Amino acid sequence: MGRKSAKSKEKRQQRKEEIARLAASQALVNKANKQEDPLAPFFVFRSFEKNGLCLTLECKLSGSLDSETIDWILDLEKRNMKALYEQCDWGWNDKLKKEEMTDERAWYLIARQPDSKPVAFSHFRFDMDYGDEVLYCYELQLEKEVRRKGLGKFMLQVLELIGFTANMKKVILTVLKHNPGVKEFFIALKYSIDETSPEDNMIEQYPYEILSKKNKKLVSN
Ligand SMILES: CC(=O)SCCNC(=O)CCNC(=O)[C@H](O)C(C)(C)COP(=O)(O)OP(=O)(O)OC[C@H]1O[C@@H](n2cnc3c(N)ncnc32)[C@H](O)[C@@H]1OP(=O)(O)O
Repeated sequence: MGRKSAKSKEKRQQRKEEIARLAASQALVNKANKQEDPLAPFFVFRSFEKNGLCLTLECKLSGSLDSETIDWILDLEKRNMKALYEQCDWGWNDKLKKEEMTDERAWYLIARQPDSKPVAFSHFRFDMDYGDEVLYCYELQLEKEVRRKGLGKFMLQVLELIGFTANMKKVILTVLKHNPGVKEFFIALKYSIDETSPEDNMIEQYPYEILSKKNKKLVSN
């Protein structure tokens, strides 16, 4: 009897601690989402001048983007990803994709030319993922003519800066296994398979993998 009640006391205490941990994580996510402009403190990261590109970066919530920019984002996403989605059981659905990408929690990092024409974007969110506070990079999409010039690497590093400054535990993302060169890109940038990535087995094979990079400041947590 005595032992049993000591055990249940310990369990109650553990539950209490887990609830407190989740509340603290959620508070960090809420705080990150309340920012006006997560890129504001990083003035030098607002421009990218390299390999013939001269671009300005901005960071905004989906609700602050004009309709022309939203249309371009949806169009680039479709041009880059539709065929790949259709090659696996994800399929492509215009309406659902638009809903996801215009969700009020969707943040955008956008790179524009001096004439204001957008050439690259990342859709990301500060969110809870399996109980952890994360910066989830939903998309990193570049126009063909600006690829392999270091812009993707730069934008991902900006996302890391934004995420880790907001004390997110990791930057995490999903890649389709049949998207050529993309896993190589993330591996080159020191991403690795996340512990939540599903493993293929006899019954189920997954067309995607989850990759992540941990916040070094918090690795011991
Ligand atoms: C979470 C997601 O969004 S997954 C979907 C990713 N997006 C897409 O598939 C859309 C189409 N592709 C793109 O938009 C871009 O090609 C990206 C985002 C994948 C990469 O951005 P880029 O600017 O082209 O890459 P960047 O020039 O920064 O490359 C950095 C390094 O990554 C590696 N790398 C990049 N692309 C490739 C590739 N296709 N094959 C092999 N390695 C690559 C290289 O090591 C490269 O360094 P190097 O050029 O000095 O050799």
